[in-house]
Amino acid sequence: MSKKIAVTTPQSEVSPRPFAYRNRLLHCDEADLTALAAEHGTPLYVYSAQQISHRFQLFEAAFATRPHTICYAVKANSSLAILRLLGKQGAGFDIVSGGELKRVRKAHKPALKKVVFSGVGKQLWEIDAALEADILLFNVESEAELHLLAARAKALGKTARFALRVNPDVFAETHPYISTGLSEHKFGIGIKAARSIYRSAKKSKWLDPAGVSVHIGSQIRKVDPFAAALTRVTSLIADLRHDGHNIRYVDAGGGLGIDYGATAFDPAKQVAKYAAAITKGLGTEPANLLLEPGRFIVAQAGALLTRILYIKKNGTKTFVITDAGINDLIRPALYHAHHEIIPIKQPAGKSTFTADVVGPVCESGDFFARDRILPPVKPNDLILLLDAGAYGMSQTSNYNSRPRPAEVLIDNATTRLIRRRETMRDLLAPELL
Ligand SMILES: Cc1ncc(COP(=O)(O)O)c(C=O)c1O
Ligand SMILES: N[C@@H](CCCC[NH3+])C(=O)O
Repeated sequence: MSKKIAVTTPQSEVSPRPFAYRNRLLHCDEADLTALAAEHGTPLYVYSAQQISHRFQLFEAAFATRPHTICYAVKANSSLAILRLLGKQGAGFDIVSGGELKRVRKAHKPALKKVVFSGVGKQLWEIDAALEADILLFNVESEAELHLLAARAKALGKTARFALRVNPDVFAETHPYISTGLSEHKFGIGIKAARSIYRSAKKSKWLDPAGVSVHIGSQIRKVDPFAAALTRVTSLIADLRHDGHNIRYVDAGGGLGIDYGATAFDPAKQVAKYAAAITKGLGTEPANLLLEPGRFIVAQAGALLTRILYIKKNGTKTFVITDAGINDLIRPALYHAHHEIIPIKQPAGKSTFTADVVGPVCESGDFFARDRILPPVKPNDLILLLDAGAYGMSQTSNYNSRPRPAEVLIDNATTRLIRRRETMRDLLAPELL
């Protein structure tokens, strides 16, 4: 399906993105993207620190009236510099591995006490590391995991604060690969089974049943499913308190979606609607609220800058071949995700052509856009794939022995390389002949 692209400017009146033309050249805040490409090469991930902070502060403001901690979902973008930026503003973190715990420790150690640990397959060493770090909360996803957590807490002489991640069986309209709140999904524990598991956990002095958590999926635009899921969680919390558990935390997960299109999108209104839905779901049951947004904080603050290598025709189709590929940004291939594509030089006229924008990787699935209407572009031109700040760099790979891109963070007039481009030496280093 072809989609119109924003050929004049990606900025609407309420701009959700930090990218705009100045003197016909695309900038990220103050930084000229042509100059960045010349200095750092392409493909290059570019992020605006201001936009990331702004999104985080929108969340803070929307929940200001109740006790809460925003635990940014590290998986969305796990760059150390971005974690540090958020940590310094008071963010906690939602992690899903020992590796992500290590990143938080390195980026902003004081945030360890605001870490929640999710994931269906926590390993013994990861549980141990999190216990040693004295994280805020384990979001436990199975009875077997709870037994292991109790055993490790006992072995290390620690008390493990935990929440069961319950599966509320709520449908959230999103891509099936990123929907998690139905009983057919691997995530969480059926909400009906939860009460008896809390009861048996109470017998262990190494376990502290401190909360209940839920996460129904990602890129969810309608907020009603969040309210529905939390209503079920709130009723469980009432039951658990009745059973004598000291439940202090309710973790509402992440999942708030953004608009990947060219239309105006007001993040402040979106987060306000989301906060209203969460508040409705929580009712009058008091608890410290934990939130795990990822995409909403970083997606639109970032973009992938890439250079056109070739333009070719096969039959009736035209292909724009870029130096970025599926290994640099997998979202279009994996979820048929739409990313706006804009040229770095603002087009003078209104002429367009239709093409597939594809990468150099040896897969037919290596595409960024199909039958996209584009302004005139030619080989060696730079183009920008918008809204790539979340699940972009964090889902890269070395497929086809391609080094990962570099990343730069722009903070007003300052541009900082926050990850150098990988080299072939980096790629070959772990291999043994
Ligand atoms: C447990 C958990 N928390 C938070 C998130 C972050 O989701 P999002 O980036 O959609 O806010 C995810 C990803 O879906 C997740 O699995
Ligand atoms: N990787 C997905 C989001 C998955 C969220 C993981 N819990 C995306 O790019 O949209």
